[in-house]
Amino acid sequence: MKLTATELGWSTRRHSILNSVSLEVEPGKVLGLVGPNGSGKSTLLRLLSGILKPTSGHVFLKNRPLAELSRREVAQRIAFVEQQADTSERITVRDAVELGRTPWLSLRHPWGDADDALVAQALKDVGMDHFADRQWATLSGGERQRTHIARALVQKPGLLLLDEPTNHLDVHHQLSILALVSKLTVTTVVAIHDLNQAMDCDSVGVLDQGNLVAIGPPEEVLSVERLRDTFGVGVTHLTDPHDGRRIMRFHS
Ligand SMILES: Nc1ncnc2c1ncn2[C@@H]1O[C@H](COP(=O)(O)OP(=O)(O)OP(=O)(O)O)[C@@H](O)[C@H]1O
Repeated sequence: MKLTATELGWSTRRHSILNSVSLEVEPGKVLGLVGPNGSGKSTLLRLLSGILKPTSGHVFLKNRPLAELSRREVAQRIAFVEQQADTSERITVRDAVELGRTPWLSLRHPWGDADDALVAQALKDVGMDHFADRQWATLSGGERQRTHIARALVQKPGLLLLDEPTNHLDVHHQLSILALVSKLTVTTVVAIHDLNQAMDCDSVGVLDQGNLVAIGPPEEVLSVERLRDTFGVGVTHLTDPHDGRRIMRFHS
């Protein structure tokens, strides 16, 4: 599902938080959003999700204005895993993931075997199948994060929005979640702090004080100059002898 944002802005009464952001993500591609703390990544994701209404500009899904879609249509098309996402306490992991199917259920389309199969597959994909009957309240931060991602997967969205999906995860689960996301055929926008992880996205957008200062192929966008100007760090590019890929090492 193609995603387009045109001159998107959001302000509080006193401050402009996001200024005239325009971008396009082709169907099935992954856009990584990077930028210093407070640069506007979460705000942009919230605008793209429809949770936050823009003070200027528009979001289009498949060329249809997001503002014109019904709540149900938005819920069927967009899955959003927020940074501090929480779920009410007295439910199991499986219950939490099943909630992702809600936008697709109706009297004419009640819960069925296909829904069970989707839930089982998503639990397996995020490595939570052996925890399916555990109470939500007993989960660690990383386990909650993986459960939220499973819920987003069963939603079968056209657009997947992820706000720092790997921040609670150990290195094994970071790699498996990122590999899973890159295998999906869903259009994805992911806010990410690890710039080496951002190199694996199809394109990268850099936010700096609410402005989208660069967008394009990761190796072009994450240049020595950009890292200096936006993040205030120096970088040495190294080649991993294991697979020949470029990695960045940062210095102040
Ligand atoms: N409701 C609000 N009222 C006032 N200021 C806000 C509001 N929401 C966000 N901000 C401010 O807008 C700026 C951008 O916040 P945002 O959470 O989008 O940044 P971010 O790039 O996701 O940051 P981080 O990397 O720390 O998660 C911050 O300075 C934040 O304090």
